[in-house]
Amino acid sequence: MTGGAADLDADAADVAAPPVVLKLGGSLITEKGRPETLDDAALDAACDVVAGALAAGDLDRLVVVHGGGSFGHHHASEHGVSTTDGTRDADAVAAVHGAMKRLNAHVLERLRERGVPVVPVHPLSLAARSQGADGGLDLPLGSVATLLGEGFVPVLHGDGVATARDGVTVVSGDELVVELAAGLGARRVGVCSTVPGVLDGEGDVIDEIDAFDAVADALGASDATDVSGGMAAKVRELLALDAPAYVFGAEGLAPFLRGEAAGTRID
Ligand SMILES: Nc1ncnc2c1ncn2[C@@H]1O[C@H](COP(=O)(O)OP(=O)(O)OP(=O)(O)O)[C@@H](O)[C@H]1O
Ligand SMILES: C=C(C)CCOP(=O)(O)O
Repeated sequence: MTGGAADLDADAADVAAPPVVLKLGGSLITEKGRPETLDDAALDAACDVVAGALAAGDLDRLVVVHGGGSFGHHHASEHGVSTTDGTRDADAVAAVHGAMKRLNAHVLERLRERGVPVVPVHPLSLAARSQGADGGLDLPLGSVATLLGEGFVPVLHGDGVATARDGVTVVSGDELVVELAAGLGARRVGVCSTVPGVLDGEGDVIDEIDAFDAVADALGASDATDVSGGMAAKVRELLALDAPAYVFGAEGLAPFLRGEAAGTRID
């Protein structure tokens, strides 16, 4: 018996080999411009690659996170909720969380039918911003670490999150990726989106980013409805990590899961 939640986090993370953390971007798996519409072909293709990599033994522990795409962002935007603007309207929370659970159910179903032992982990039920919207994210990791240790693939998603003094704000999949990677001591982190990597001013993929200022001018928000900051927020979050992170498009997913470089390396 250990002494509390912090001990459980540490113990569970210690017994597990370092996992790979993969985000499937909402831009990739949904049609971001059309409310609650999947990109069936892209989601199937990504699930094929994930299932193939696990079956081939390319990686043994994997945590999947997916973004909001046309499910979460659409509802969050309609209700004026973002990573910094909260709501105390339970209907708004239900709309955002409900949409994300519907998207999560699609992702789970498609991975499970390919033999991937996925289990959902819903951040709204687990996480908090106890210091307010401009504070950090508290994400207890005992459940994810224990699921990993038992051979499951936990699947988290961008969601609403309880926020001191602000009601409920949005937690992005990118923030979750960072917390998971740091807390679980991830081996590598992959963010799979619709772009082949982080692009420079000429539209070419930047091979490596090690400082935000060097690329700030090229980094924009998302080109679709997005309440969590698009590419600029993604790069900022990933730079804070110890583990190497890669941003890539669908074509980079298989190489990334094989342990190779893909897209832009953020270190
Ligand atoms: N310099 C840049 N390089 C690459 N993409 C950029 C850049 N600046 C802005 N973007 C935009 O960032 C988008 C990717 O971020 P976005 O948050 O939309 O992706 P996602 O993580 O797949 O989606 P979601 O947030 O729904 O999970 C690209 O589609 C592009 O429009
Ligand atoms: C809008 C919601 C609820 C999720 C945002 O997650 P993201 O798409 O990873 O930024």
